[in-house]
Amino acid sequence: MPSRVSDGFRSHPLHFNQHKHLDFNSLKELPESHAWTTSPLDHYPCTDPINTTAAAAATTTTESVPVIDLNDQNALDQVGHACRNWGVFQVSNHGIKTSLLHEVESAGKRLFSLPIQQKLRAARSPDGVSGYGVARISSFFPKHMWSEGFTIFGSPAEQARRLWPHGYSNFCEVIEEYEREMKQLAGRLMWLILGSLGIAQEDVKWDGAKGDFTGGIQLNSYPACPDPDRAMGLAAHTDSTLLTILYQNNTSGLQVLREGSGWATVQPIPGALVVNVGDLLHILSNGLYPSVLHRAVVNRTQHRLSIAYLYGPPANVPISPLPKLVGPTHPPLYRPVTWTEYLDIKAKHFNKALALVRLRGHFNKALLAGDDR
Ligand SMILES: C=C1C[C@]23C[C@H]1CC[C@H]2[C@@]12CCC[C@@](C)(C(=O)O1)[C@H]2[C@@H]3C(=O)O
Ligand SMILES: O=C(O)CCC(=O)C(=O)O
Ligand SMILES: [Fe+2]
Repeated sequence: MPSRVSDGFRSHPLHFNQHKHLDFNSLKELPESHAWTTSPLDHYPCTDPINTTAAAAATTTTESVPVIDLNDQNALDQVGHACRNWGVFQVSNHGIKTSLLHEVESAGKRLFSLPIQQKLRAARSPDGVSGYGVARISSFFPKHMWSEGFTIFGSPAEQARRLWPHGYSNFCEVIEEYEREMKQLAGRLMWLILGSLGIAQEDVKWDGAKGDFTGGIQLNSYPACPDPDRAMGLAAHTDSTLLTILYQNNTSGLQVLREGSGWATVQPIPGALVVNVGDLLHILSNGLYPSVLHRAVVNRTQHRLSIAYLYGPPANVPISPLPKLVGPTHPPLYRPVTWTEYLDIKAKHFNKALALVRLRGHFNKALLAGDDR
């Protein structure tokens, strides 16, 4: 399905200083290009009426994201509670072998420890989705993030061959197994989350679905940073997915915004996975389950690696609030939008994308007028 997801980017290629790829490990000081001065949030494009006000004012909180044992008989209720109040939770007993998690982690480490020139051979093209590069959202910020990424949609073979012309098969095998396992788990989690809203599989018709649900992998690497308080690993964003499953190695860095409280650090738990609601599930749930704003901060001593599985619907299926959640007192809040179309809107308007598919026309025009890129 790579062609489908990348369709969303073709009309809005990412032209970003590729020469700004740094050899992070050789730096003893934070370059000005990567210094987010006083607070990383000063550089947040402040035009989204929903997320930004809260984010800019946010401090930190010690509250912790719910941890749910998928074998617990109350898992369904706990998932509903976590999605409504947080938009994110951690899961244990999810059925993914620890050995596979470790294999993907070491495959990621192997990739990011290659010399920069070799990684750039697999650089993501401006209008493509797969490959090595900075986070797509980088172009919305005046400063660079302290991270590198590698995105894989579909077969990893083409990119892997560029990285390791003679030894790419092990990387491909591990990634492909991870894709298969994650796709299954993501489907299970999606029905669990929808189940917590009283939605059964027969309540959902994916009109005109040609393909299958799909997912991609985003490997994120955050090298140790000489000046972590002035740097930003990955700027605050919501995911343009149905849901995202994140594996983080034993180094903390992921923070989620809890409305009314502030940034909460998601403490790594060995073997657990972080599940967050994405923008498309937010739309399906008619806004009942918020797509959580999150970011990654960096630290002085440890290299951090995270692996996100980005799960989405078949590319051509219009996603709109589920009929069962809409009624006279609950009008639909969003217009139908396909994944491809939504990725395109996100690529152009970043944090205003969700507001732009919201049903209230005049409000959207005002938002567009204040576009900040
Ligand atoms: C299917 C997706 C979801 C994308 C775009 C496309 C491929 C890469 C994903 C990410 C991964 C890193 C954070 C993010 C914000 C980014 O910059 O690239 C994500 C973005 C989104 O969730 O919007
Ligand atoms: O590295 C992390 O913890 C967050 C990664 C993330 O948000 C993403 O890949 O979308
Ligand atoms: Fe994310």
